[in-house]
Amino acid sequence: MFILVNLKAYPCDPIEVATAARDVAEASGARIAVSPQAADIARVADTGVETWAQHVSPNAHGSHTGSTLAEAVADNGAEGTLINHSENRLKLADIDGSVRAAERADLETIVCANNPAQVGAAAALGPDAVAVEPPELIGGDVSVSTADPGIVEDAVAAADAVDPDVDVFCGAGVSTGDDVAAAGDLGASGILLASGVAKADDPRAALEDLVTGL
Ligand SMILES: O=C[C@H](O)COP(=O)(O)O
Repeated sequence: MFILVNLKAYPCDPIEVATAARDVAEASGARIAVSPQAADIARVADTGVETWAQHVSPNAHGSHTGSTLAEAVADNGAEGTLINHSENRLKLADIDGSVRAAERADLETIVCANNPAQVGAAAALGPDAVAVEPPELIGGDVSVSTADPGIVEDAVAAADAVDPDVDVFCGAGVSTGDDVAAAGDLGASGILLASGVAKADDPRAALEDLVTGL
């Protein structure tokens, strides 16, 4: 299981979380990555933690003011990127373009989706993984693996029907090792989470609890 911690735009210290994630990953052998604000990618990557972007634009170099260039995040230490997060939805053509841009920059990709139907469509674009996140559960206290286990199982089946090589992650409300274990039992290959770590009083303790479910 891969645990990807999305810091969104929360007012946490990205270096505190990154350092804790690096240490917990090293101690446990778990794969843990941190996805900070684009402006923080270089200094988060400098901690040694696996670092992901929260988004990349579909365009390449050129006259694209305000874009988040895949090549730029890769040059600053990102190893992968989220695409089409529920809080940053894209048009279908732009999801495809962002996946292609990430591939050009050798970034791993996770395309987010609301439901199993979208998971199937996202898998058809050939990312490394898709992540199913029911929007109504994002930021809540109840894990998707408890509140809606069927959506995870259906997402795994939907992706497998399109492309068995595409991994399926789940996210929304995940905050404990038990949540992680339940997601794994439902067939998920990874977890996408945010508030359980970024808003925790003790992010290191939260991460240490999460890896008990691996
Ligand atoms: O990117 C992370 C997901 O939106 C889940 O967020 P959450 O863990 O705060 O529910």
